[in-house]
Amino acid sequence: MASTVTATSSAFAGNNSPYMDFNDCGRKRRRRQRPNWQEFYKNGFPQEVIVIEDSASPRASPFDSTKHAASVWNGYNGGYENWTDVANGPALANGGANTQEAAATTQPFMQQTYASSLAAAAPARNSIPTAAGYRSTGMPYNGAAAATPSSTLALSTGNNLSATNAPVSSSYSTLANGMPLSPTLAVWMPMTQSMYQPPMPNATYHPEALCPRLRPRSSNSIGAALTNTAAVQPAKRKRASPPTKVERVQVPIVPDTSGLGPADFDEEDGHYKVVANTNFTSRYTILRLLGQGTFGKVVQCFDQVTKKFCAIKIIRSIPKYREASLIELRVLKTISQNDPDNENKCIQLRDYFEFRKHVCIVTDLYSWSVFDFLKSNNYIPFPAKHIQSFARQLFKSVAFLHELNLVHTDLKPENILLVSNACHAVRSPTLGFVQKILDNCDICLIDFGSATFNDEYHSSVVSTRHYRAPEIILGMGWSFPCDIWSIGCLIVELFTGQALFQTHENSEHLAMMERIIGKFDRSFVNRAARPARKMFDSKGNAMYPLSNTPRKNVKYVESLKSLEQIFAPTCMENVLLLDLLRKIFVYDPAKRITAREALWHSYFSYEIASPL
Ligand SMILES: Nc1ncnc2c1ncn2[C@@H]1O[C@H](COP(=O)(O)OP(=O)(O)OP(=O)(O)O)[C@@H](O)[C@H]1O
Repeated sequence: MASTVTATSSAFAGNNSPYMDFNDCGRKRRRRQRPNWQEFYKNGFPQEVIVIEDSASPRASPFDSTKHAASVWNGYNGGYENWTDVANGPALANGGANTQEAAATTQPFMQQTYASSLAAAAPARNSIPTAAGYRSTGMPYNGAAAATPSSTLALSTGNNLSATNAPVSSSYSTLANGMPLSPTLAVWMPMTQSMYQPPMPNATYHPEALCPRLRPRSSNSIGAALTNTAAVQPAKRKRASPPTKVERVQVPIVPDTSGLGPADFDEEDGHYKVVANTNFTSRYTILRLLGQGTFGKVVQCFDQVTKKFCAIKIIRSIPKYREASLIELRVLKTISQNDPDNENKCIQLRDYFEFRKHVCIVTDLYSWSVFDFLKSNNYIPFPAKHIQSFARQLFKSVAFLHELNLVHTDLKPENILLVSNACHAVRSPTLGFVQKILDNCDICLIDFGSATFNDEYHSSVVSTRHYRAPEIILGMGWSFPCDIWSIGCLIVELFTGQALFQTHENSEHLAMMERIIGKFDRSFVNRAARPARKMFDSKGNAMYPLSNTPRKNVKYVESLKSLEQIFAPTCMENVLLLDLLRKIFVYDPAKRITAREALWHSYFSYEIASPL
């Protein structure tokens, strides 16, 4: 296959966003030297995002990428209607085989007994990382314990056994109170000897007492909700029209009558020189710079026609960014055509034109990004209720995108904008310090500059490093599931305040995954591209450290906590979120949960009480 040099905005921005430079707010997550951006604009992309070989055709992808799009599309229609005009065609007719498949994946967890959740809510004896410790403080635990004679309590769907830390034993079939434990449950929970209590027949459990912040939506008990699959099934929706894809966008040129030349309004690197309070065409007035990315600058403007504020992304006047922006426009047009009322919270296209050789994309104006807010809050994690809200909205947006056959590829906190950054300060009752709490958790997904139609050309490397899925690192081809992995990384970041995989190097990244998620499956490693296989030893372990790995990096990797340690089962919301994350952080993309399946997960069927 022909060699090309391609770059993705996402991968570039992942190393260090120029926007952050612009705001003079370097990110904590970056442990390495900051790139020299002047150098970058002159010489091109950092090595990390240079793609040396084209990816295999997406159709040759080793997994059934249609599962994510097609099953969710069917779910979009309620999952009950005949629908043939989708990627999977006949498979979805007559009720939707994929929906059944999705339900089958979700079912085991839904069917778990409340007892197992109760047992899983026993406290972990592992040390808890600072941020997680912060979160778990104040979560009362009333001593429910599992009747397991061993040091491990096994709750697993078998979905991700390769990533777990201990073997399953069929002997763990009862829990406290003699309640049965399904052998096909969802999570692995560390369980120490001292947590063991003999079964107490006929005892009564009050689940709400376990975690007062978790209140069931209805008067049903949590246990009933857990076993009641209907509680989490999506409501039947009216039939939607099939998704339409915009094939071509013609960008109208707005003439420039000012008599100025490019030297007057362009910077050397092709970025537009932003000057506040100047006219930008006869319709818009530039008010201020909102952000700067690889593709261009985003400015806040006033629209003289609608008399509203808006955001305009002014693409750099360099051919490759111009080309890329045409794809972004196609994606944005496809989104607005299929969701004119913006129910799915993806940025809405309002206008587009070319002015002074810059493609300009006009969208609604939003507030800070989730990352900006996190940073302004000294990286204090978001409250559990807000994490749940962000996660739910994100999965909804991404399910919608996948139904449109689109992969976002660059999901990260910087690309999730808040509708409002209004907040109030609260003193944490347990830790004593003051933190900002958002008043409104509504968000909107932005930056479709790297979004890719699943049936079109795929760059080999996509996603910002920290949010990059293993199949991308291993050169196995990628599709919808890579977005799900990114959401997993994002959720953990909201929970701890720190990026999960703080690295800029492939083998280190894989070693981190092994520590946090679990060992790679040998058969999975065997499917990796040949050069990537060299990053593993004969036993299938990531080869790390390398001879030139700095000692401090090795120490950092060794200090990483497992998912189970991060999400200590001190309350029900942690138990449920951990279970969801275990289904997200599945190495094999074909077995990873889909966005629509995630929305059916029990984690989203509870109302978590107000923060703090
Ligand atoms: N509609 C909007 N309202 C408010 N701010 C916005 C809006 N769109 C973008 N921004 C700000 O501008 C920044 C850059 O936007 P965007 O991510 O679309 O540009 P990009 O060049 O594609 O960036 P990247 O290099 O990350 O791909 C965002 O991080 C955000 O802070």
